[in-house]
Amino acid sequence: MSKQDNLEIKRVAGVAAAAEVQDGMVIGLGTGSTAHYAILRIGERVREEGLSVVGVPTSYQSAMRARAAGIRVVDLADVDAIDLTIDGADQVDAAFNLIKGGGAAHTREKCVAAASKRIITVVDPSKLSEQLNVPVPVEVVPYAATLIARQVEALGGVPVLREGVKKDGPVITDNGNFVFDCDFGTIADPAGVEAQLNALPGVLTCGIFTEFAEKICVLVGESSGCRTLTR
Ligand SMILES: O=C[C@H](O)[C@H](O)[C@H](O)COP(=O)(O)O
Repeated sequence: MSKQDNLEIKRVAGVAAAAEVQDGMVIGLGTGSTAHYAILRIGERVREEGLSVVGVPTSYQSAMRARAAGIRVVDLADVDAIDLTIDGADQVDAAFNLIKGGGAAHTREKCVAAASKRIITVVDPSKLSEQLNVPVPVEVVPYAATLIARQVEALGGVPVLREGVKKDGPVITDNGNFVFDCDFGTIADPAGVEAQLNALPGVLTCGIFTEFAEKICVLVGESSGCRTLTR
């Protein structure tokens, strides 16, 4: 599939998710190339339909894109709850466990997911997998990075420090930390690996999301339209 076709599929999913937004809602705004299309479409609806919503961004990227789209943005601290979050994923398994953090935004995304009543996960079909098997992003405090790399290896993972693009050295997250992409092969027990990683001193958050399956609906963009997966 060409890059252009893949972007079109992501657009289909993002636009379909934006159609679920209703007047008065507090909306969690995800990070990445698929959530981007939902943000653009919500902005259009604000301008064209006079839709009144506030957005809670999950990153500097989504905050900047939301403001540019004309969506009013507030902090997580300013809301009691989030009605609906629209966010992407790097992988979704059959039980709706997710791997997130390809854009290093998974810590804020997990906070926003935890505060959300409903989550729409927008993906292209390449993200669907029976079991999780792509490397797990783990955000770590720089002070503890070397120690954590050894501990990830002891858990059976292969950690690779994420390097910047157009920036020498490690990626620095929106929270000022490093990210290891940790390859565990096929993950038979996502909740167990998530708990083990999150328990390491100096780990802020790992990109395995297992606790939100009950409130997730997955929208899969396809060239023929959009497919909805529910559990
Ligand atoms: O950190 C980034 C996020 O978790 C993204 O939602 C995830 O990487 C998917 O991004 P995309 O829709 O660009 O594939």
